[in-house]
Amino acid sequence: MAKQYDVLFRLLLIGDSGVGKTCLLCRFTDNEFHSSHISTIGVDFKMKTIEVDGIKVRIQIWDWLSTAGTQRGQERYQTITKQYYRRAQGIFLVYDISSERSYQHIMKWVSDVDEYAPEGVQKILIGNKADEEQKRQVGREQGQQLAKEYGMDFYETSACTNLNIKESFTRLTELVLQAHRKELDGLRTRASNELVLAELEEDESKPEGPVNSSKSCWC
Ligand SMILES: Nc1nc2c(ncn2[C@@H]2O[C@H](COP(=O)(O)OP(=O)(O)OP(=O)(O)O)[C@@H](O)[C@H]2O)c(=O)[nH]1
Repeated sequence: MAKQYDVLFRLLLIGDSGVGKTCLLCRFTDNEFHSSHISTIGVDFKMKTIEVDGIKVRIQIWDWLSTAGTQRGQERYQTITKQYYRRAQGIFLVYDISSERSYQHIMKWVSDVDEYAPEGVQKILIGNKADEEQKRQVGREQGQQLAKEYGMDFYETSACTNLNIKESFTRLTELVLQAHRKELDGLRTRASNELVLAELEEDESKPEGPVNSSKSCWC
């Protein structure tokens, strides 16, 4: 039987509640968009396989639980956060271009990444809801400037109009592949094997905490 993928790894979506993380995920994996907002109370992930540079990459993309995001500093938050960030290879830091507050909070999310994510994790800054031009509070240059400060790539996206969704997911995938070039070179010489980065298992159980299965695709 043909190999289904060469590499398996984990990406995370983080950012304030309501910035559109679940919608970005649903748009990328299922090409769906829903206008209602039901907060993700638990943690959920979706899988998608894409091909980059001739490599079949199966990505497991995790959607952050917003309830924990309001409880920084609490023990429960730290426990859940640690489990969530554990073994991530790539992270999307998402704000909403119509919310200055969500943009300001990116620095808090970056400090969480610094504290909890594995060293060498790849990051991309996303300014979502780019279709909401008349409600814009954060200029594109502000996004570019912040990304530059943190040494990240930057995309303005819209889960609603499908702007830059494939591009941003593909770019983060490329960055992760580049960061694991050595292991990948090994993979090419062992053509029949697949590379499972950081011991990630496809059927891995989700972290502790309340899991809201109804939010798997309710953007
Ligand atoms: N106009 C517009 N609305 C969007 C876009 N992405 C998400 N939304 C809307 O923003 C609201 C919140 O989207 P979610 O994807 O649920 O946000 P979230 O970041 O997952 O929120 P939590 O689960 O609370 O963390 C919903 O009403 C979406 O329809 C976008 O690109 N454009």
